[in-house]
Amino acid sequence: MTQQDTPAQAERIRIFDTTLRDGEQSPGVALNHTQKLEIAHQLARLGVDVIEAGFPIASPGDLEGVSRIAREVRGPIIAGLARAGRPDIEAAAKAVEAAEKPRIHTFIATSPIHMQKKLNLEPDAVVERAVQAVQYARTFVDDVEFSAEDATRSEWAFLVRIFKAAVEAGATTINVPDTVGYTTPKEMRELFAYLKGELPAHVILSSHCHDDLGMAVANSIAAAEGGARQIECTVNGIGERAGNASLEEIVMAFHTRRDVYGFETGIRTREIYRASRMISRLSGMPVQPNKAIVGDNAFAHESGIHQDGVIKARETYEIMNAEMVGREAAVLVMGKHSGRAAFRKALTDLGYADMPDDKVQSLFARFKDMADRKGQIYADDLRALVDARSDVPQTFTLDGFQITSGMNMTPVAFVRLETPDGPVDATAHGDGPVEAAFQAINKITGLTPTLETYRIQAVTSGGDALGEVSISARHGETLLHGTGVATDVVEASARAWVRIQNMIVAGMGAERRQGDFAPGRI
Ligand SMILES: CC(=O)SCCNC(=O)CCNC(=O)[C@H](O)C(C)(C)COP(=O)(O)OP(=O)(O)OC[C@H]1O[C@@H](n2cnc3c(N)ncnc32)[C@H](O)[C@@H]1OP(=O)(O)O
Ligand SMILES: CC(C)C(=O)C(=O)O
Ligand SMILES: [Mg+2]
Repeated sequence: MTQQDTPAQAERIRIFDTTLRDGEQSPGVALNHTQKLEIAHQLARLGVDVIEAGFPIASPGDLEGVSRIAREVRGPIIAGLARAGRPDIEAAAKAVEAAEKPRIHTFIATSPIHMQKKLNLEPDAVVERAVQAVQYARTFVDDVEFSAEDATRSEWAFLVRIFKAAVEAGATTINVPDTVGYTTPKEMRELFAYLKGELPAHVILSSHCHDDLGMAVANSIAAAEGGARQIECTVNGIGERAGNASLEEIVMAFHTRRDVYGFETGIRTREIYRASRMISRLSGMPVQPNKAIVGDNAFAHESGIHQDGVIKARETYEIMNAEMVGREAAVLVMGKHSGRAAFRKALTDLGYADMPDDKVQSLFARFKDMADRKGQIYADDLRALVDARSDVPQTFTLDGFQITSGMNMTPVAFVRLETPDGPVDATAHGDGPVEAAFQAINKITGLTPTLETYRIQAVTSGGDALGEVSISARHGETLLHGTGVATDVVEASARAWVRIQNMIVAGMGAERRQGDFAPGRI
């Protein structure tokens, strides 16, 4: 299908977010009420249709967490999970009772292995339990969802039997979980098409996929192609074991390839990144850098050929705008794979727009050497590269220093600089030995630049390793960068600081500009 064939009327897919229930089942994750509420408000801003807020029978805390969300969050349906049994359903009903739009989601397993080994129930008894659970849930709310746990390892004919019974008992949404992440897209598409043909048209079919084989998103999309109109998923794909289908990937696949799928969701895509960051922070689960849509590298380019393309026209290597998912524009990351176009752009963004071509060429060769050694090159590294080329007049040179520091005492630095007027000494104290040395140097030069960034890294290995200190400092509107190398970190720092002072005296440095490079990366 081409862009011209894009269906004018897209079909609506409901997004059922289970970050607070299945997502919280991620090993090691436990969210308190306040955190759950904060996430639920963000999910409402994101525009999800349903928030599964928890499993109220699990603990009094979970019941209270779901209740608070039901009381305070408006917009989405608020669902509580319940096994097929009265106490669970009563707890769920109590938890969601204050919701504007309450839902009880009840489930029971239908695969032979789960029925025999886990529930120790005959299929007939499972159907009976499902029917009783749905009927009982309907005495509390009008909106009842029924799930057949481990549906994708269940017999299809049995699924039809139990789903029909659940619908007759009052279920309005029928969920088909791939509980153990076992199914495939083809199987899922066919299963949903089959169920759609067997169940009454008013029933909303739903998918719930896990990522054990890395196919949760593909399986969810295939379910929609087969007839699902609700997709259960989590932000960042967090969840039991390998996680659930990732909300942001499904939503952006439908959004970006509407020409192929013809589906739309109610998600406000610009809220995606904020939701992702919040959930990562509160759950303590970091997002892998190469994660689609929300990973650090999802909109970053390091290869020269790609960077050159992106500088000329972003669409050469980007199928979505970073802004569309609430992120800052794509970033160029400088490293050994970068080319001249990106290097020139990075220099321009750092304030060296007027550098002549021959200088850029010679710097580029040194940049490649540096990248081979260090991997990623940061803004400070590039500034150091530029500054190292400039012959900074040595107005001041470090002649010697002595530091007194220890536990429970204020560090004091004695520093001697060689100046145009001969050697000058000063003593100063500071919060740490490095700061004390900086203060002493400032006293001698009479200059007071403001420290912006300070990085230290070992440039050789072993007990006598050299430490390289990189410092960025601001003097008025000018940004300056200095490096110093020594086996002693205080000495390396003092050398870098003296270099910055010499640059100020010589009127060097660059004005900071706004560019395409990510802070901290470049
Ligand atoms: C696929 C899913 O994500 S399902 C949701 C999974 N989430 C959770 O389990 C998180 C919250 N769970 C909990 O806090 C606890 O497991 C509770 C409170 C639900 C139950 O705790 P306990 O009463 O101690 O039971 P326990 O967890 O040891 O065992 C589960 C029991 O529920 C039964 N059961 C499991 N699923 C269902 C169901 N859908 N309907 C009815 N009974 C069920 C099991 O057969 C087992 O019963 P048994 O004790 O008679 O053998
Ligand atoms: C409770 C159900 C929907 C579930 O999480 C699963 O089967 O994975
Ligand atoms: Mg699940």
